[in-house]
Amino acid sequence: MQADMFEELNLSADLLKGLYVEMKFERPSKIQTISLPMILTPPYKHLIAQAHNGSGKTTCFVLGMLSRVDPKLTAPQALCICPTRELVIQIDDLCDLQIRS
Ligand SMILES: Nc1ncnc2c1ncn2[C@@H]1O[C@H](COP(=O)(O)OP(=O)(O)OP(=O)(O)O)[C@@H](O)[C@H]1O
Repeated sequence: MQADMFEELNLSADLLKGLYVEMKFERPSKIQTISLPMILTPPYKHLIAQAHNGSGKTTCFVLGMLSRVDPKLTAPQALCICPTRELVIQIDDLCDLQIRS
């Protein structure tokens, strides 16, 4: 299964708004087209994905995390483990942008 439009992914209205309004994305990149349906559709499985630098991988796992958390709960609900502080900051910035809406 592939998703050529973000609307095909059953994302919440807030996450879609984040993609279109805050991120200004128009459609999924190639790695997103292939991996997002696997990440977002039950039964959830472990996934290892590989693609070029800057191809949109971070958005894949950030959307996976954000789509599974309840924004009304204030307790930690997802854990993202990164090898460097710079990567943590980059991913945190993307999460901030994505949830701004
Ligand atoms: N669907 C999309 N449409 C337009 N721009 C996008 C899309 N997905 C990601 N981008 C943009 O492309 C750039 C690279 O995205 P991202 O950081 O997710 O890639 P990456 O594969 O994780 O990169 P790296 O390998 O360097 O960590 C960012 O500026 C991001 O906002």
